[in-house]
Amino acid sequence: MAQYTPQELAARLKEGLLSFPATAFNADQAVDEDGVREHVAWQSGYDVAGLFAAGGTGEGFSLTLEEHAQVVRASVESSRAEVPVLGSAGGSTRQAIAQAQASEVAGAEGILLLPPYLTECDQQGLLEHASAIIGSTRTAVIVYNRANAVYSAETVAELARRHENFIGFKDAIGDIEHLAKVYAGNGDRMFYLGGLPTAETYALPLLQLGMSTYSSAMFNFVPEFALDFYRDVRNQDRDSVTEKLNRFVLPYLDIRDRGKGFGVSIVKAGIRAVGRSVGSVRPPLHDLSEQDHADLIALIKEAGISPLSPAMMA
Ligand SMILES: O=C([O-])C(=O)C[C@H](O)[C@@H](O)C(=O)[O-]
Repeated sequence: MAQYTPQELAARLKEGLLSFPATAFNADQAVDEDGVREHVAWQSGYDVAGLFAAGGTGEGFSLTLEEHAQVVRASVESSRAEVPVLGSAGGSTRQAIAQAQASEVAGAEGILLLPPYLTECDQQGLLEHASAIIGSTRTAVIVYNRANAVYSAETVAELARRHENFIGFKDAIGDIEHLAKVYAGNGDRMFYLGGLPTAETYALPLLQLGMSTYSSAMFNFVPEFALDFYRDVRNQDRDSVTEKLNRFVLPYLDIRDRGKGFGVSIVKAGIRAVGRSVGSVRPPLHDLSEQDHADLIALIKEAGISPLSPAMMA
């Protein structure tokens, strides 16, 4: 059962770094539940504000309904008690309701609402879709502004008026005018998080647009670096942010951009690079080439950010 009210959860999530654990798969690409538990336990040992199971980096889009519930439950059960776990919901309205409710039953503190699948939609349809899902759970819901789910400031306001458990807006579009309107129209009624691929890249400028936090995919394999980066952003320490962008984040983007979908594949490669493993990605993604992987290992070493301290590897 959820430990936080939606409002308590929002207050916690907005003031710390967030991350999306990769989902562990076996060699035959079945969900590796022990691997999921081990990875989440390790990740939640750090000072992270919340973890989102079966999200984008967690390849939620490749999981069956049963696997989704299994991953969310295993994540909830293996996270350190202080670190809340949220699930995800996506696809058709009915599928998303099933996933939201399965996440609630599994003990998740809320969900990230992923875009519906394939079709285009306008604000009227999107409002009713999101409203039905938010209304189907007592736990907190954060909408993901991405792909075919672009929520206008008015739609966000209407969802907030209808549902107390609607607490957050995550953006992966990066349209500054749109973000200014959403923030200006909704202010502190909710919190805002950055979710563009490799969110560190945009974190400092987006802070000025009301995004007090972001979801760090690289936290999966260089958690200490990701936390230091977040601290620099919140301190508005431009010099330190720029130094870290140059030392690791920007060269990392060069490797990430060598393949479509590498935003996820490179995270699993990074986890391998620091001596841990959650297996390979599932199709339609594919793993990095040997050369890409070697380049990533070299970059992590050069940047001096491998999380190798024995206490952290325990
Ligand atoms: O589920 C997702 O879309 C994400 O995992 C978002 C990523 O964490 C994104 O913010 C990133 O790559 O840093």
